[in-house]
Amino acid sequence: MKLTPTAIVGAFHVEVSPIADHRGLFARTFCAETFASCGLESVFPQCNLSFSPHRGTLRGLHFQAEPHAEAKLVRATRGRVFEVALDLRPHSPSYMKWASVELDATERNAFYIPPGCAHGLLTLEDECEVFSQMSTAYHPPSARIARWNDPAFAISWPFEPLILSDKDAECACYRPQGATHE
Ligand SMILES: Cc1cn([C@H]2C[C@H](O)[C@@H](COP(=O)(O)OP(=O)(O)O[C@H]3O[C@H](C)C(=O)[C@H](O)[C@H]3O)O2)c(=O)[nH]c1=O
Repeated sequence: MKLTPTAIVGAFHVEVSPIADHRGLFARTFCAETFASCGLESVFPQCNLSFSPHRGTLRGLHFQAEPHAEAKLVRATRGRVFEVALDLRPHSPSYMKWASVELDATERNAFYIPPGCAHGLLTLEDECEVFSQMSTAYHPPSARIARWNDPAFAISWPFEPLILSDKDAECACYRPQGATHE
């Protein structure tokens, strides 16, 4: 595996090192020791998948508030998706910045997103499936949404989403900590 830092502190592009032979290939996708030695969460008690039949489906940006903030290791198991991590940690050097990775099932790459960051995806083709390993169990009262087109973040999506949930479309824009409320 190869872990490459991104513009978000603590978020990494994870690439596999496939071992090919006459049968096909074998690749390690996760190693707790490697992750722990790099300061990444290494225990994932919950895994999820999402399937989106249509190109242009946007999911996110979602995160859980403390003390249920979760790290995610996300990969496309079918298709290609544009994945975004958004740093919402007020004390982080990359606070309110975003980073993207294109996850491709044929590349078998992944995106590690640390706790305190929101996560979203836009499918780049039909029939996309995304598999996520979560470091914290789902806790609905702690579920939060950051708006995909919030001008405060200015995320450069490859194109306008065609399909998204009402809750993702209608969520309020973010107010940075300490911001005055007009
Ligand atoms: C996350 C989660 C959700 N749910 C239920 C809640 C809803 O009734 C339904 C769909 O949830 P949601 O609309 O949050 O699913 P997506 O919009 O695909 O969001 C997912 O993908 C984006 C990119 C994310 O970052 C989250 O990891 C994840 O929420 O599954 C559960 O039952 N368990 C869970 O762990």
